[in-house]
Amino acid sequence: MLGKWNRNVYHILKPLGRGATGVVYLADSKHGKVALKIGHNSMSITSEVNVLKHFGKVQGQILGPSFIDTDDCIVQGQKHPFYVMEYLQGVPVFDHLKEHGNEWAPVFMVQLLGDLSRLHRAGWVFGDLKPENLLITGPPYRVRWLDVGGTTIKGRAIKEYTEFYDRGYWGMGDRKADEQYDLFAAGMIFIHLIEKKRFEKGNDGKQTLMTCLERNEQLRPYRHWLKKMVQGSFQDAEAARTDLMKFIAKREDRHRKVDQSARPKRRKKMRRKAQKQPALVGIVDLVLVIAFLLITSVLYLVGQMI
Ligand SMILES: Nc1ncnc2c1ncn2[C@@H]1O[C@H](COP(=O)(O)OP(=O)(O)OP(=O)(O)O)[C@@H](O)[C@H]1O
Repeated sequence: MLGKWNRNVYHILKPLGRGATGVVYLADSKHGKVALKIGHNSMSITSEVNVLKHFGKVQGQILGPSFIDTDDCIVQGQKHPFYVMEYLQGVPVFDHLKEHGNEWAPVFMVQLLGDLSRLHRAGWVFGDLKPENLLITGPPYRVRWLDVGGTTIKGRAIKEYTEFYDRGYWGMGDRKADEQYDLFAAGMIFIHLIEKKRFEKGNDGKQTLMTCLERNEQLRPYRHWLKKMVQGSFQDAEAARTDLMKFIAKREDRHRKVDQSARPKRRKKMRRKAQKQPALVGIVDLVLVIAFLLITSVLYLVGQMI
């Protein structure tokens, strides 16, 4: 495939996925493997390109795939807009947790909150945050986000959302692009990662969520943090990140203490067991000796009687 204006050549290898605004392909290029999105209309492609270009400038941090090129191509006589971005080779977040365990959920959440904090400071809100838009690359494992189509300038109305992660749907706020909108979605992602399924809102969305946090044993330890996430109590993503990190550190510390206090106890117990054993052996021996003496004396008496 040849770009009409920039004359860059791309060899399409396979489709990676299909979104609302176009189809994403894996392609070979002079930059190596890239992801190439061919769109249906140039408006949406231009808007996604603008966001990607912006992401590239956010403190030089890796926020989403980096932008490479944008152009038009002619397919069967029809002009199609496309853009090229870094190919993120990774696995869906659920697959990672299935293989490596749920302990990774808070780790990825800390990473995600760091990225959100940088994005928010640059004046943007991600909007359509959901597990399908996250990919785990590595090792070293790192959460990366895809699909920047929903990214909105702060203060505007949210462009794209998915009900389960949408504050408005749960009746817990509006659809204005603010930091807490993304934090609500991040909290819901955490719940979904642990619960493993999306669930119905019921009559009272807030109550359903609170019940879920109390009921699920793996979520319960995080319930105070999660409540703050979904109720919009954190001032920003950095505050949410710091709070979660503190909680993880405390938990680790508690586990270490429990481990340490368990070890000497185990040793003491073993020692006690070791002390008990000779005594036990002694009793058994004594019983055996007495039984032996009894039997021999009975036999002796019987012998005398005969
Ligand atoms: N940079 C990339 N690297 C690797 N895979 C990608 C990349 N960008 C997109 N994909 C794959 O292509 C799929 C489609 O991506 P796209 O961003 O167009 O839409 P979506 O997130 O699926 O849907 P929608 O835009 O409708 O919300 C993704 O789910 C992902 O599997």
